Parts: sequence; C-alpha cells; structure tokens
Amino acid sequence: MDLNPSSQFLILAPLIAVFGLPHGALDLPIAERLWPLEGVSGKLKFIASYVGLILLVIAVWLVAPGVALSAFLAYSALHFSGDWAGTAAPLRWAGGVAAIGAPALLHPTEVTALFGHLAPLPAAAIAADAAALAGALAIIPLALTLAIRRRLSQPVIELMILWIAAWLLPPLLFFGIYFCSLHSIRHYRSSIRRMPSARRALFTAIGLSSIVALAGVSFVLVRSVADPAVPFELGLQAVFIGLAALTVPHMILVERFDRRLFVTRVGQKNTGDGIEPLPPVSA
Ligand SMILES: CC1=C(/C=C/C(C)=C/C=C/C(C)=C/C=C/C=C(C)/C=C/C=C(C)/C=C/C2=C(C)CCCC2(C)C)C(C)(C)CCC1
Ligand SMILES: [Fe+2]
Repeated sequence: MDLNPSSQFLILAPLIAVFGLPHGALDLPIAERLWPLEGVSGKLKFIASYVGLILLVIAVWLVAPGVALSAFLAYSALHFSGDWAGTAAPLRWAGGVAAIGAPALLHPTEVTALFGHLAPLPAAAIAADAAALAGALAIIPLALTLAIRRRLSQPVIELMILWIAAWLLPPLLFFGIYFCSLHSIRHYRSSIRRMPSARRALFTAIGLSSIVALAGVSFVLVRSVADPAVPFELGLQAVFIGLAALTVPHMILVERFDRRLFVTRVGQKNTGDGIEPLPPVSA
C-alpha cells in the first residue's frame, strides 16, 4: 500500500486516541484493585507517582534521545510479548519482537526516517538496524514451531498475520492496526473482566484518555505556533514520546496485575502447571 507518512499519521493519531489510550487509562481502576487507594488523597498519591514517572521518561528523552529510543523499542517488545502470555516463551518473544522488528525489517528506509524524527539520525539508524536484526531473529522460533508441530495453533496464526500485515502495510498503519486491535482490545477485555464495576472502569478510562489526548493535541498546537513548518514531526513526537512515557508506569502496573491475579493477557489463570480460565469477578 502506498501512503505517505503524513497521511498514515492522520489515520494513526485518531486510532490511538480512540482505541489505544483507553486500554492504558484502565491503569487507575487496576491500581484500585491492587492497592486500597483510600479516598481522594490515596488516588492523588497514585496519580502523582504515575505522572512523575511519565515526566521522568520525557526528561530522559530530552537529555539522551538516542538511548531513550533504543530503550523504548526494547521495553515495547517486552510489553507486547504479553499479548501471547499463555504461549511458550520462544513464541511469546517472537510476537513481542515482531511487533517492532517486522516493519523495521521489511521497510527499513521508512522506519529509519521515522526514527529520525524521534532521535538524531546516527542513533536512529542504529536503533532501526537493531530492530530489523531482532525482527529477522524473531522469525526463527516461528519457523521452528511450524516445522516441529506441523499444525497451526492460534498464536502461530496470529504471528503469521502480523508478518503479512507488516509486509503489506506501511509501518505507521501496521503499528496502528496491531496496537489498536490485537494489543489494546486483548488487554482491555482481560482487564475489564477483573473489575468489580466494568461501567465505572469504562467511564474512568474514557475520561483519562480524553485528558491525555487533549494534552497531546495542545502540545502540538502550542509548539506549531513557534514553528509551523513541522506539524508532522511534532505530531509524531507527541504520539511516540508520549507513548514511551506512558508505557513505563503502564507496564509496571500490568505486570503486577497479571502476577497478582495470576492472569495472562489472554484472560486465563496460570496455575503453575497449566492454564485454566479464571471466573469473572462478581459485582
Ligand atoms: C491512568 C492514569 C493516566 C492515564 C494513563 C494512560 C491513558 C495510559 C496509556 C498508556 C498507553 C496507551 C500505553 C501505550 C503503549 C504503547 C507502546 C509501547 C508503543 C510502542 C510503539 C513503538 C515502539 C513503535 C515503533 C515504530 C515507530 C515509532 C515508527 C514505525 C515503525 C515502528 C512500529 C517500529 C493519567 C496520565 C491521565 C493520570 C494518571 C493515571
Ligand atoms: Fe499496553
């Protein structure tokens, strides 16, 4: 598909705002299930720590963008591997790495140029090469599983679709579709089932994601008054540096939530010697 990066971005940004942000905004209801965030002060303490971590990541990005970009790619792969949490480790890793590495391997020039908007070019090129190499290595567990098992399990089918999508779609569009369909919806469904009140969690998620989306739009509007020549670059930075910053507290919470409830992202209970479905929380 032939779509220039600015047009891809115009599709990606609203997709992320509507379908991507709410899965992270469930972090507040998740924290309320993990700890007794008593009263307004309990919630405010949690929000202050969450926002503090976000600001810390943005500060690191401003000081050392090359290091921050590489770290973002690495922890994103780790976070995305949770989408195949009930699966054997090699396939789980192959999935998390492919979400980043497949577009880097199949569209190297475009991905290097996009990374170049987020970090200085030499560091962006190194990050793009490393992501492409990781992508190539991620094919090995998939190919071995196919060769040994000789049957198409659900994770194998999902990974094959992921690779075909990465091949057919331009990188930003591929990422938007993976992130908003597989990652966000899977995480959203498995988390909301564990909430005492799904309706309340949904309203909280909508409210918090609107705040984050508004913050991103305001950043682009204010900055483009000073430099109207680069709205695409500012938009890309708002989305990806924003996601990089949100991911750190988001990952910490999701890990704790999954471990505390012994729940994998595919909505199953890990009993140590097998996987069994967990009953939904009663209201
Ligand atoms: C709770 C809370 C809140 C909210 C939150 C939220 C809303 C969250 C979200 C979260 C999220 C929402 C997350 C996400 C994540 C994401 C990620 C992790 C991504 C990654 C990506 C990447 C890494 C990419 C790459 C690339 C590029 C850049 C280009 C093209 C190619 C590729 C694809 C390779 C607030 C702050 C209000 C307050 C406090 C509390
Ligand atoms: Fe997530």
